[in-house]
Amino acid sequence: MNIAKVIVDVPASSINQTFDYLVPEKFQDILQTGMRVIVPFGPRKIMGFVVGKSSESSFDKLKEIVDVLDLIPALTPELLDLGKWLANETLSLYITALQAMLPQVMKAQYNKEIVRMTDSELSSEFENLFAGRDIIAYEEVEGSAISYYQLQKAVQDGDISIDYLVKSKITKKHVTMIKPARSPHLLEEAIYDLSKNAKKQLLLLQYFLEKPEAIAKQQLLKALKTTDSTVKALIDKGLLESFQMEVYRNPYDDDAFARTVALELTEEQTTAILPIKENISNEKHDVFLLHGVTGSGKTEVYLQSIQDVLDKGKEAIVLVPEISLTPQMVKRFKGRFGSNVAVMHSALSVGEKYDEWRRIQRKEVQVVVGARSAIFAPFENIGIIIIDEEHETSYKQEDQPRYHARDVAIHRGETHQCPVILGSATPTLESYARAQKGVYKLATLSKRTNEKAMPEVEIIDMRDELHAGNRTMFSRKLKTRVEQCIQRGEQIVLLLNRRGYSTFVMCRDCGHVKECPHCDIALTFHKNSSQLKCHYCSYEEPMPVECPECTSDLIRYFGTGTQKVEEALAKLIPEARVIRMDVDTTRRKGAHEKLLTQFANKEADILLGTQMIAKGLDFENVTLVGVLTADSMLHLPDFRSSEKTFQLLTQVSGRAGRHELSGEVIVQTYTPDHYSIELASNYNFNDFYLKEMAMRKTFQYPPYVFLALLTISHENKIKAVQTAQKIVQMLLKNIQSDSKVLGPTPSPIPRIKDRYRYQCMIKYKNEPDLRSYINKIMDIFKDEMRKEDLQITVDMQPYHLM
Ligand SMILES: Nc1ncnc2c1ncn2[C@@H]1O[C@H](COP(=O)(O)OP(=O)(O)OP(=O)(O)O)[C@@H](O)[C@H]1O
Ligand SMILES: [Zn+2]
Ligand SMILES: [Zn+2]
Repeated sequence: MNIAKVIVDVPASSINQTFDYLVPEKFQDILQTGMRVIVPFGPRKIMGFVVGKSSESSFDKLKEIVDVLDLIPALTPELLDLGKWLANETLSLYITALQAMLPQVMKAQYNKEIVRMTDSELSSEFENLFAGRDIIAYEEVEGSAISYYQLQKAVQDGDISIDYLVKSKITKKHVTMIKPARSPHLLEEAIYDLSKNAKKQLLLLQYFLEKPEAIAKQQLLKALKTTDSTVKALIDKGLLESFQMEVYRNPYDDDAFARTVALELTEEQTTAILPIKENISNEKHDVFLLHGVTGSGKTEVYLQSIQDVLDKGKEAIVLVPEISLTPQMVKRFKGRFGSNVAVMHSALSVGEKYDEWRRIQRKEVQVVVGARSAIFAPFENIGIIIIDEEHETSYKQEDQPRYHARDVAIHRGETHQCPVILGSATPTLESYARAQKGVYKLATLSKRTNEKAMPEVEIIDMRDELHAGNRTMFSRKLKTRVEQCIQRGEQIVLLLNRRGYSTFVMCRDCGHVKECPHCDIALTFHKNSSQLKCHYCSYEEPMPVECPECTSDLIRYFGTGTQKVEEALAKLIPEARVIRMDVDTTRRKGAHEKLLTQFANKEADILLGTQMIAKGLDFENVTLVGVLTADSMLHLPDFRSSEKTFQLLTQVSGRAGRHELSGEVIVQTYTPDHYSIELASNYNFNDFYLKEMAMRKTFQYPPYVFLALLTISHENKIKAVQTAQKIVQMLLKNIQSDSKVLGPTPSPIPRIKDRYRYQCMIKYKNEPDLRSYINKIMDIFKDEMRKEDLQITVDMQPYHLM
């Protein structure tokens, strides 16, 4: 078995195959399938994954593997298979699918390094540069005293070499540890020999006499209020020694979580959990849809199911949406399972993520709680997979591989023969329809655990406000209620229902709207910096003083972004203390959590924000929820807009009155009769489901059909249109008679980063060969994609139609 089959890291569609490499003698014993290797590829050295081994190859003159990056395989055999399935499902490259399963740091990085080739003394500039090291990053030369010529000469003289290295960006964190180097009686002897002035040294030695275990130096210095030099003196005397220890960066202090125990389940919970427990004990795979109103105790059902899985010695994966992965959420899992839980969250640093991943890989934890990509956790003995808030669109990845975590979960659930639980107060139509057909097993929690009623929802028709002369964005009712709430010392959540919405700039004289010169989208006004920015390509320019079209100075920013609401609120209810939560205020790491903590500590009366405040938050003092513009999402060009509106209104209403105090919800809208608003206000999921299903049937949208979205983009508009037309023609020749191809039409954002974008949509019921037609089409345009920078992207079951 001295031939390795390697998938190389070359993201070109022509290279979706394995290459054979010779395994050199020295690696033959250690090399296993699933390891990352460095291989020569053309003139370069690149990273690849070993996906198989063999004793023969149909090629001769094989090149050798240069290096092996892992000592234990980065990917298990199951994940290698999963990658193949994923690549096929999403029409992406195998290498892309494999890379998607690993933490960021393990993706290859191509670096130039300077390597010292000799032991003899180099010129002082070089000695300074190396400073005792043998290999340094190429970048260190920049800014040093060494010129390019000197560098070149040193290479020619053979003193150094410059290597193009594939380096995996792995950064392990080490701490310096201190421990006694002698036995206790020798330490005691040393104490007698100490000079009287060496009080600190005495303290240190006494410490180690009592506690001979190694301790982190920083901790030691702090505990004994001493300095580095004291420790060093004892090391020099050979009494103590220091060594490096690798530590995991654990962003959570596990001891800080008070342990919780299983609650006695309510009747509904007991009924819901029973078939799940049966699945677990019989090692059977079913998909359960846990439809439970907000506050009905879904999480307790998850926790107790997981406990069963752990008792069987198996592992659990729990997915929660990125924005719900708050300290509150982490606490619930760490509180029950302690340090047995790894957390995979995008707000962690690259190193922290890597450490959490390794804790999973080394089986040091049995539970992972994480956002979308945690579905690839390298567990090998999975006993349950849970997807909380299964309706969340963030479970769909928007770059290659464009997968939905739910599909991956079900696939892994089949492989491991374990239950998959999809939980939500507002399941997607797709999932609910499957549950109705019996494909998924439905479990329902219809009541809050504390038997509190869902808060009363009042709909305010904003047209009436206008007629009554109220031109503000707050109805009179909402204003009064907010004021009363503040007077009672209770808190308020205000939702501005607008995804990606922000302030744009318009001329009041001629109506000119300032757009990005590279994308067909309005620029966003950022008040703090007084800049206009494009959220698609990061173009920016200063806010103009006059209109570029008509030179009027009446150019102003418009719209009700959160900043504007905040300003309006300050005028209307000056006593209100407001925390604003939107993309701008939460961009910095940890900002999101900090704002929530401030709100929980009652440092503000009002939490004002976008979508991100609607999910999973549980503040006992919140008694009023206001939705400022319930219908703004209804007008987006998206067949799911009613569904998303219904989900959002239901979720946000669930934030009020969860505890002792009862809650109230005020929903402001210009379309009070719209069924998604009306039915959400009655918490009537069932009627909403029926009504929306009827709409989907009439207009032929999922779950009645499947979708595939092809987006074609090019710098030249004509080229983009023509290619799109050709593709539509080809598709029409191949599809079944009951399938449809719509388009080509310009994408909802017709130009991004100077590229024109056209799309076509395939609606189909049954197209077993669709993936292979699309692959064939991609193959036809392969050369144009490579040479002329034509881009064709495919999104199977798209969520984001832009
Ligand atoms: N069996 C039980 N007995 C008493 N309290 C319970 C029980 N189960 C859950 N709870 C409590 O009820 C509250 C709501 O439960 P939980 O947050 O799990 O609901 P949820 O359905 O996940 O809500 P949401 O969808 O809003 O996140 C929590 O405070 C939880 O501790
Ligand atoms: Zn103008
Ligand atoms: Zn732009």
